[in-house]
Amino acid sequence: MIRVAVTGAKGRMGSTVVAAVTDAPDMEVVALFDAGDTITAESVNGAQVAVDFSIPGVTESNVHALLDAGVDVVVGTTGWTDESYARVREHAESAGRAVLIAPNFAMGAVLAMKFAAMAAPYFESAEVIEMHHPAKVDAPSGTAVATARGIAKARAEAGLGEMPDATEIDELGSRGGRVDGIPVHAVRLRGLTASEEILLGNAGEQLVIRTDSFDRVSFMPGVLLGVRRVIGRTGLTIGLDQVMGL
Ligand SMILES: NC(=O)C1=CN([C@@H]2O[C@H](COP(=O)(O)OP(=O)(O)OC[C@H]3O[C@@H](n4cnc5c(N)ncnc54)[C@H](OP(=O)(O)O)[C@@H]3O)[C@@H](O)[C@H]2O)C=CC1
Ligand SMILES: O=C(O)C1=N[C@H](C(=O)O)C[C@H](O)C1
Repeated sequence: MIRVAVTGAKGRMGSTVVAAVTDAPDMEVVALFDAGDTITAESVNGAQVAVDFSIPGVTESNVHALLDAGVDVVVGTTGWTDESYARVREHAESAGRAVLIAPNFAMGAVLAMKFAAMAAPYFESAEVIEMHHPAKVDAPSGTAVATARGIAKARAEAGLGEMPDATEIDELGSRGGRVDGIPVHAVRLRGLTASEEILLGNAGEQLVIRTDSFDRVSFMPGVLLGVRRVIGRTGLTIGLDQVMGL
C-alpha cells in the first residue's frame, strides 16, 4: 500500500483526492493537512507521497516542508513561476526526493495541451480561452499558461514570427493577456468547472481543440497515476505528460 498525505484536504480538489485515494486498492490516506496545520516529519505519519491541492500562495512552502519531512510530492496547485520551480528542483535533487507538478491532471486537458503544441507550427494564428467556475482565485489558469507556453515554443522552433493582428486600440484589454506572445482569455462563469478552447487559424480554416472537466472526478485518474509514478524518481518533473510517455 502507498501511504498518502493530502494537503489542502478540506478544499474542492483536496476532498475529492481524499475520496479517490481511499477508494484506490493500492493506497491509503495516512495524514490530512489544511490551513493552520503544520507539516513535520512526525505529522506526515509515515507518508511516502503527499498530494498538494492548496492555494497558490502556500504551495511552494508546503512542498519544501514535505521534502524536509522525507516525502515525495505530487502538486496540482497553480501559481508556479520559473523561480519557484528552480528552488523546488534544487531542494528535491539535494534531498534525493521527487516532486511532480502538473497544471492539469485530466486526460483530456493533458492531451489537448499536447495536440495544441503539435498543431501550432501549421497555423498562422493561435489563441487560448480558459473558462472556469467563479470561485477560482487565479487567472489565467495554470493550464492556459502551460498551453500557451507550449504553443509559443513550438512556433519558435518552427521559425514562425508574429501572429497577424491589426489591433491598434484596446483600451479595455479586450485582446486578453499575453503568455510568451500568445493571447490568453479568461472567463469565469457560474455552472462551469474547468474548460479550455485552443483556437488555431489559417486563411480559410480553423482548428478548435476543446477540453471540458464537468466534475472534479475527471482529475483523479491522473492524480493517482502521478502518485504511483512519482515514487522512484528524483528531482522535479513538470507535467503529467512526462510520466505518461507522451
Ligand atoms: N492540476 C489540476 O489538475 C488542478 C488544479 N487545481 C488547482 O488546485 C488548487 C486548489 O483548487 P481548489 O481545490 O478548487 O481550491 P479550494 O480553495 O477549494 O481548496 C484549497 C484548500 O487549501 C486550503 N489551504 C489554505 N492554506 C493552506 C495551507 N497552508 N496548507 C494546506 N492547505 C491550505 C484551503 O483552506 P481555506 O479555505 O481555509 O483557506 C482550502 O481548503 C488551485 O490552485 C487550482 O487551480 C484545481 C483543479 C485541478
Ligand atoms: O482552479 C481550478 O478549478 C482549476 N485549476 C487548474 C488550472 O488553473 O489550470 C486546472 C483546472 O483548469 C481546474
